[in-house]
Amino acid sequence: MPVKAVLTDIEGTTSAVSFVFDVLFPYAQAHLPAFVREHSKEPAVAAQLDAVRSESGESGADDERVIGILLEWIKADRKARSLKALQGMVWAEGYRAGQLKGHVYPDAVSALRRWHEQGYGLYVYSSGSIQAQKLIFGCAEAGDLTPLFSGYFDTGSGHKRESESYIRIADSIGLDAEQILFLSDVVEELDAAQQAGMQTCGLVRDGGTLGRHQVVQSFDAIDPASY
Ligand SMILES: CSCCC(=O)C(=O)COP(=O)(O)O
Ligand SMILES: [Mg+2]
Repeated sequence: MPVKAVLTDIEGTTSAVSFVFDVLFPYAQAHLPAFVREHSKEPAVAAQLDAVRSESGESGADDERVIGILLEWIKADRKARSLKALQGMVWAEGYRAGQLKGHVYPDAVSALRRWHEQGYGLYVYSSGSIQAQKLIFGCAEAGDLTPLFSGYFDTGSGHKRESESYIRIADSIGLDAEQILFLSDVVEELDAAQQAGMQTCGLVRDGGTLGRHQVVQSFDAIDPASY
């Protein structure tokens, strides 16, 4: 069955790891404490703070302790859904203020535009919250890329290293897994997607290999029609 859709990771795939680690995470580290203090009573924020209390096992933690836990989690690159939701809210303020611009590699921008024109469905799967995904593509250096995408998936669909997540995503897209090409820079994610039946292509921007998956250094070398 031919490929009809492309599902892509963000960090290390469409976008530089350094943008996430050197720009987004430090921004969250700097602005999250004030954001929590200012908005902790708002239901959407309060729900995430409670989720942090529950996930950390510190049910009695006051807001200042929750801030401390969140800062530790940012340093450890913990993929907790509550942290990712709060980071998305903090980054939204940075994008709105023009302090952040989403990095998307030029070759990824061109390929996504070309594939969209060719009729492929384009989807994102990232540990970053769906809000954060829409921001990185919506406020990209190359302009608003969100019209190219038909859907976004975060860890609400399951962890990226578990094959069940990819089965759920294929169901939600409405295609057989084998009709979907998954792009990532992480071998465990490619393994999980392949186990679910998806086609895979690994991005190795600096060269190298990713297990036994086909790898490319740039989106220029990917042709979904060749799968
Ligand atoms: C959606 S941009 C923020 C990136 C982020 O928070 C993250 O955890 C990246 O995870 P990915 O699954 O895209 O490697
Ligand atoms: Mg990645």
